[in-house]
Amino acid sequence: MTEHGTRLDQMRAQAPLVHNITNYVAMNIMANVLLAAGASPAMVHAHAEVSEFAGLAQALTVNIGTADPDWVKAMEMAAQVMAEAGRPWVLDPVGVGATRFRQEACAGLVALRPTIIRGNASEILALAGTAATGRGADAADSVAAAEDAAQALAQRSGAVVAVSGPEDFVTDGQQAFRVANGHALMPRITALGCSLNGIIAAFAAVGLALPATVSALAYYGLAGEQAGARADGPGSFQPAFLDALYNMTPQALDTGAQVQAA
Ligand SMILES: Nc1ncnc2c1ncn2[C@@H]1O[C@H](COP(=O)(O)OP(=O)(O)OP(=O)(O)O)[C@@H](O)[C@H]1O
Ligand SMILES: Cc1ncsc1CCO
Repeated sequence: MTEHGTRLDQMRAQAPLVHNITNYVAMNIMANVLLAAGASPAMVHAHAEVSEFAGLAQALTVNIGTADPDWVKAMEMAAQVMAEAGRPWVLDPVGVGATRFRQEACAGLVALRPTIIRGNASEILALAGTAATGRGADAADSVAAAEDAAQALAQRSGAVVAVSGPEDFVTDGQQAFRVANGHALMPRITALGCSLNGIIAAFAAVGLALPATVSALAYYGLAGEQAGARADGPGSFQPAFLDALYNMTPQALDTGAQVQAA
C-alpha cells in the first residue's frame, strides 16, 4: 500500500473536527497530538450537548478508560449520531477484560457498529471473547496472539480492527496489514494509544476506513521512531513526539512507512 503521504496531506487540508469522549488521563495529550498532526480536537461529553456536537464533527472517538454510566450513555448518544450520518467513529475498549462494567459498556457500543475498533492485544482478545491476560490499560499479550481474534471481531462487528503493539495488525475481516513502525518508548508514556485513536479518526474522516487506519498507524509509528531517536527517555520523548507529528512531510511518511500485507 502506498499513498500514506497523500492521506496525511488530505487530512491536513481538511483539518477535520474530531469529537472525543475520552478518559481524564488522555484528554490533554490527545488534544495536543491532534493539533500537532493538523486536525481539530474537541472533548465534549455532557448529555445536554453531546448529540448536537456530534452532528458538527467529521469523526468521533470513544474511549472507556475512566468512563462511568453517564459517560457511556453520552458515548452511545454520540455514536448514534455518527452512525446515522454515515460518519466514522472509533471505539477504544480500554481495559475491557478487567470488569463486568467495561464488558457491558463495550458490548453496547459494539452493537452501535463502530467504524474502527483500536486496542492493544489484551483488549482485542478480551473484546473478541478470548481469554486475555491483560487486566489494566496495558497489554500483556502479543499482537500475533490476537490476530485471529481481531479477524473474528472484524467479521462479527463489521468494524476495521486495529491491534497496536510493537508491530500493529489491522484487518477488516478480509484483508489484513502489518505496520512495523513504532518505538519502544511509546508504551512508556500514558495515553499514547488513546491519542492514536484521534489520528485514526482524523484519517478516516477523509478516506476509507481500512487504508486510513493503516496510514494513520504508519504516520504515528514513524513519528515515534523520529522522537525516539532524539529523546533521552519518556520525559523528553513526549515533546519530541509532538514535534515529529507536526514536522512530518508526506515524502518522509511514504519513505519511512513499513506496511506489509498480512
Ligand atoms: N514495544 C513497542 N515498540 C514499538 N512501538 C510500540 C510498542 N508498543 C506500542 N507501540 C506503538 O505505540 C502506539 C500505542 O500503542 P499501544 O499498544 O501502546 O496502545 P495502548 O496500550 O492502548 O496505550 P494506552 O492505553 O497507554 O493509551 C502504537 O502506535 C504502537 O504501534
Ligand atoms: C492509565 C489509565 N487509566 C485509565 S485510562 C488510562 C490511560 C491509558 O489507557
